[in-house]
Amino acid sequence: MKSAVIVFPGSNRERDMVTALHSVFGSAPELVWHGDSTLPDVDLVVLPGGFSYGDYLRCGAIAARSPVIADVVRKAKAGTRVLGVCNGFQILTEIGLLPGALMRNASLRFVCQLVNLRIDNNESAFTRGYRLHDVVRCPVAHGDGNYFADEATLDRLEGEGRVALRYCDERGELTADANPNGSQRNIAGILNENGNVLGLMPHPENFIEPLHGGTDCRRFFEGMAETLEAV
Ligand SMILES: NC(=O)CC[C@H](N)C(=O)O
Repeated sequence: MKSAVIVFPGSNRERDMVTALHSVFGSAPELVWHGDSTLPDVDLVVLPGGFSYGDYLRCGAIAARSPVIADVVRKAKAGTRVLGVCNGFQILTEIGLLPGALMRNASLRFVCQLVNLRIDNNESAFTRGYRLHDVVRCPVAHGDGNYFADEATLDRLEGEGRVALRYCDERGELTADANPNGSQRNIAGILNENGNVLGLMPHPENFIEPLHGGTDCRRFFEGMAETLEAV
């Protein structure tokens, strides 16, 4: 199973993602510089977290114009799995592969904490390691994670089962207190129409080893490995 992690100027979670993928998949992903015009032939492309281009203009706006993006779009449209974590999610919305936008956190503060996530779709390659409505602890670390889309888009995302993850309390309730950034409808991660592209603000790659404080997120990667090995 082959994977690639794209590195932009200002990415800072690519090593964590490489370590997570290597540890679960058993093979190291290829690191691809954003200036390359083509991606290698892989089953999974990851846009990692960080501060691409220093978050200037808008988070992810400049990275979305990188040379490698044309091939990311081509592969996503052809069905390759694409995962965007945090800044990667912001980049996916800027490209237009996912609808909506990530605005400044409602608190206007950077949040760095553990949150609870409820698995609201466990049929995608990314989430099939869980049962529906499992509650999973996961870290977040962002200044612009406040998911926004118009009401019609939100209704459509929900109607099509494309809200994969929501912020919740320990019991799975979608409370305002459990929402770290003000995201509409407690949305933490969404899928594209075909279910092969996932963007999420939390960082599952940082909660897979006991030394991370918990291993709740390992199942994300195990589920992906099962799906991709079956391809
Ligand atoms: N950890 C990250 O990827 C941060 C994303 C983005 N730079 C923000 O602060 O919102």
